[in-house]
Amino acid sequence: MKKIFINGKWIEANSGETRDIINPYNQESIATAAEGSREEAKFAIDAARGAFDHGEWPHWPAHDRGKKVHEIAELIERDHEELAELESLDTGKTIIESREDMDDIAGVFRYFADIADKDGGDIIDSPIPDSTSRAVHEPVGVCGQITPWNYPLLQASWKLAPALAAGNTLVMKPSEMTPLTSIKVFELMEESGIPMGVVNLVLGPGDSVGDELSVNDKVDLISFTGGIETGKRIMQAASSNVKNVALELGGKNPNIIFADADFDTAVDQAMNAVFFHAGQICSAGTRLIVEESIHDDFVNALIDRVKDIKLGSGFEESTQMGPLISKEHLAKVANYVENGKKEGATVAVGGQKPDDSQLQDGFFYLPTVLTDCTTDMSVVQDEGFGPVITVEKFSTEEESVRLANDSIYGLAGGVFTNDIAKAERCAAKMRMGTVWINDVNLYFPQAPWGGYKQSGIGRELGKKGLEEYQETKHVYRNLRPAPIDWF
Ligand SMILES: NC(=O)c1ccc[n+]([C@@H]2O[C@H](COP(=O)([O-])OP(=O)(O)OC[C@H]3O[C@@H](n4cnc5c(N)ncnc54)[C@H](O)[C@@H]3O)[C@@H](O)[C@H]2O)c1
Ligand SMILES: C[N+](C)(C)CC=O
Repeated sequence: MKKIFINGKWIEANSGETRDIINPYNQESIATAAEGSREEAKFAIDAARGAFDHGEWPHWPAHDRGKKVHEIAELIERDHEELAELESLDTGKTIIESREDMDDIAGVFRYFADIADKDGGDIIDSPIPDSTSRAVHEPVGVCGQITPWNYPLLQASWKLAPALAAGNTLVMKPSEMTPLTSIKVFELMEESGIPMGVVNLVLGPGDSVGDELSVNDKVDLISFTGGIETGKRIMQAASSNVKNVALELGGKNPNIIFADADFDTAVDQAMNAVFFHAGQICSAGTRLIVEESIHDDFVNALIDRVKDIKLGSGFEESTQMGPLISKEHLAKVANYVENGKKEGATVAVGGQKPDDSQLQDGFFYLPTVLTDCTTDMSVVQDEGFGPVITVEKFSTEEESVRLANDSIYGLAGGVFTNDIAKAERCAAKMRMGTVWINDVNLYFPQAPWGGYKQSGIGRELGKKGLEEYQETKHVYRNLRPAPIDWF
């Protein structure tokens, strides 16, 4: 039984409730996890509050906190293969992708460990004679952290590492569907000897455990990664005590392909953009915007290659794309495509579940290309979060950017061209947190990540990712105190 971690102890849910964790490749149960509730969430928040208000952790020198975060990275590196296997079992993603995720995760812990003590604040040139003035960083306090199922441990690492480096205490709630790697990393943090109550893990549903983290007055910051509707609910709940709110939400990410782009590279990257992890990526390039003069050739080349994508178990070397996460999500993706068809989109390839008898136990959907798409269609505007790409046409540079920006989202986008001035002009006008030029889906710890518009609030990774977990305090000192005789 996988348990909940509160104040240094592993416990079951008081209600005795449990949840089966399902492998999306074959629907087999891979673990049983304690199903926490508001009760465990409150208990964990109290533990984190106590560790922040009365514990030593927030007062450790930043250098020592950095060393502890490095130790956690070392343990993750030691158990890299076990973590990668757990992630693939839980999510269905290929083991190669999971191994890359684990490299990235260790790198994130190392990055925040390294920068923990690199910014001691600012000396301010005070305008008042005989005074000093400085701005210092302090931890925000108790952090609630809620993560999604698509990159379970990667998204957790973007929250855990900076929160710890900055001296906060925390309660994390992973997705109820994919908690296994988060549980393992909490075991590793325990092994690292992190003080009791600093890190707490509550398993369970969003509308009870997640809501408690968002609404509870003892929490100072809620950091959420997930869907836009949940993000809106969390923002409302967080208003109860005017918490700090950090939201990493969805995306409907355009990829602009100009006729002068390297054709084969652009076709290849258009596929990587959307079919990696079966399109279950916030920044998946699900919206292809292709210059009219190459549109037909581009679509034909794409279809030829998409037909050959190999679906299967993430543990088989030949597999290129795994299943979707759940039966409900499969139905949602199928329904999204059906809506597109009703609106006039043409299924150029895919558009259904695979016939292959080997794949019938898993939640598979064929890689799908929808052509004849226009900006007003729901398939072009909504985040499908599956292996489905829509194709639109443009004829001028100005039109390409206008189409790309015609969205409530603003997470990421790509532009493919060999004219670098044109690429930079487009990048400057694209209203997104990340723009890739001649590439897709790249992220690394040094660069900030987050969304414009309804894709979120705040930034993870980079220096900004640490600042999200810091308060700034101005300390002013009068060097010649004396009565001012005002009253
Ligand atoms: N911007 C990013 O960096 C980023 C990264 C990964 C995923 N995402 C987004 O995540 C979404 C997919 O993840 P998902 O389906 O797990 O999202 P989701 O919003 O359904 O769930 C995310 C988490 O929120 C919890 N939750 C659900 N209801 C809640 C509530 N009322 N209060 C508090 N917590 C609640 C869930 O239990 C889960 O842990 C996509 O929209 C994707 O784009 C964004
Ligand atoms: C942020 N990223 C790209 C790692 C995963 C999004 O779902």
